[in-house]
Amino acid sequence: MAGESHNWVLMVSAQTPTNIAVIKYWGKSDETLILPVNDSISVTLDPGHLCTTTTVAVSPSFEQDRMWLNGKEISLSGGRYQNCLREIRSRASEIEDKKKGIRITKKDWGKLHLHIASYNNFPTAAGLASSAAGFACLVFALAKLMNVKEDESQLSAIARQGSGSACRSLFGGFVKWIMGKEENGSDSLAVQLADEKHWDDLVIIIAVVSSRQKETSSTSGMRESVDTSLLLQHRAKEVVPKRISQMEEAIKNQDFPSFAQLTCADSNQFHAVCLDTSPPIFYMNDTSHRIISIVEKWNRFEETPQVAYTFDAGPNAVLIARNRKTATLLLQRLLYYFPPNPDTDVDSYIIGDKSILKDAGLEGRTDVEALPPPPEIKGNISSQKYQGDVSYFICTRPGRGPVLLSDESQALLNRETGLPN
Ligand SMILES: Nc1ncnc2c1ncn2[C@@H]1O[C@H](COP(=O)(O)OP(=O)(O)OP(=O)(O)O)[C@@H](O)[C@H]1O
Ligand SMILES: C[C@@](O)(CCOP(=O)(O)OP(=O)(O)O)CC(=O)O
Repeated sequence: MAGESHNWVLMVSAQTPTNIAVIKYWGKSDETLILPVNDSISVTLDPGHLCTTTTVAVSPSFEQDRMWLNGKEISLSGGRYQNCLREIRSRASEIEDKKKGIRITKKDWGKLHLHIASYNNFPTAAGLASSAAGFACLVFALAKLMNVKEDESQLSAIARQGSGSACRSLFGGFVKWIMGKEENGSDSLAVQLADEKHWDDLVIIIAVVSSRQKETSSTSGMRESVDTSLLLQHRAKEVVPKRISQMEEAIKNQDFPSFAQLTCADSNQFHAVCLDTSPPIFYMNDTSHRIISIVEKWNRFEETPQVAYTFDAGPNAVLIARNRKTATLLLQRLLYYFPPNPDTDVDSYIIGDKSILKDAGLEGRTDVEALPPPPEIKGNISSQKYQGDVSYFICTRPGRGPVLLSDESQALLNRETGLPN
C-alpha cells in the first residue's frame, strides 16, 4: 500500500434505482445463496423519484468496516452484508491514483476497512423495495471503488446475495432474473431485456396505502410458502416458465394488453400463494382490493386494458398505465375514490412527476372535489369514497440503471475524515 501518509481517503458515490416485479420472485431453493425457485421479470423505476445514493470509502486510517443508513449507524455483522462484502473484496483489483500518490494492490484490499453511507430518498422498509435499491447500490459502488472488472450481470449475482430482488436493480428498463442451474449460484443473475427508452410511453403510479399492521417480511413469508404451499410448487414449475416467455414477447412488442394481463394475473397468483401458505399471509388490505376492483371495472368498460396493477409483500399498489393520457384518467379516478384528508394539500398528496397532475386538471382541492364519478360506474349508486385510505401517490416511469455520481458535493461521507457529512 503506497501513499505519502495514512491520512488519505478514497471514495466513490453511486445512485441506484428500485424495481417492481411484473413476474414475481417468491420462494428460494437456497436461503444462504438466495437462489429462487423461478425466473422473474421487473421494471426499473425512475431513480429521479425513487432511488438509493451510497458513498463508499477506503482509508488506512479506518479501524473497522462501518455503515450508516439514512444517517444512523447500523451493524454490518448480518450474513447478507458479510456475503456481499466478501464476494466484492475477492474480486478487487489493483488501483493507482497518481495524483494522490495512492496505490492499493489486490492483496491490500483484504486488509483495508470500508466506510459506507447510504440514503434512500423514500421510506425504508415500507414496502417500496428499499432493500433492492440498497444492496444493488452497495455492490455497484464497491465494485467501482475496488476496480472490480466484472460486468453488471456478474455484479447482480453478488447483489442477489444481499436481497434477491436487488439483482434486478443493476439494470434500467426491463430486467429478467434468470434462476440459473449451478449449485453455487454463479449463473443466477440478472440480464437486461430492453432499456428504459424501448417502451417509454408507460407511466407508473404507486399508491402508498396507509397500513398499521406489521407485515411478514418477504424473507420469512416466502420461506413459509416454500414449506407449506402446494400452489407455489405448481406455480414455479408450470405457470411461471410460460409466463416468462409470454412477458418477454409482450415487452419486445410493446403489447400492452398482454403485458397488463400477465402482470395482473401474476400479482394475483403470488397473493393466492400467500393465502395458500399455512398459516396464511395477508399482504393486501381492503384498500388494495378496492384499487384492484377500480382498475378491473375500468379495463372491462374500455374492453381493453388501460392499466395494470401489481402488489408486492404489502398493501401498496403499483399501477402501470399504457400512456400519459391513460395516466391522467387513472389519477382522476384514484383521486375521486381516495381524496386527500382535509389537512393534506394536493401538492403533497401526489409526489414525483407532478406534471401529470396538471394534465389531469387537478391543481387544487376544489378540482379534486369537482371530479365526476367515472363513466364505468354511472347508474351505480355505490360510488363510495375512501378519504384518507391512501397516504400519498408517487408518479413515476420506467428508468435507468445505476450511475456513478462524479459531483463530489453529492457524497455522503466527508472527503477528509471519511465520516458522514
Ligand atoms: N440503502 C440501503 N443500503 C443498504 N441496505 C439497505 C438500504 N436500504 C435498506 N436496506 C436494507 O434493507 C432492509 C429493509 O428491507 P425490507 O425488505 O424490510 O424492506 P423494503 O425493501 O423497503 O420493503 P419490501 O421488501 O417489503 O418491498 C433494511 O433493514 C436494510 O437492512
Ligand atoms: C414480493 C417480492 O417483492 C419479493 C421480494 O423479496 P426480497 O427480494 O425482498 O426477498 P429476499 O431475497 O429474502 O431479500 C417479489 C419480487 O420483487 O420479485
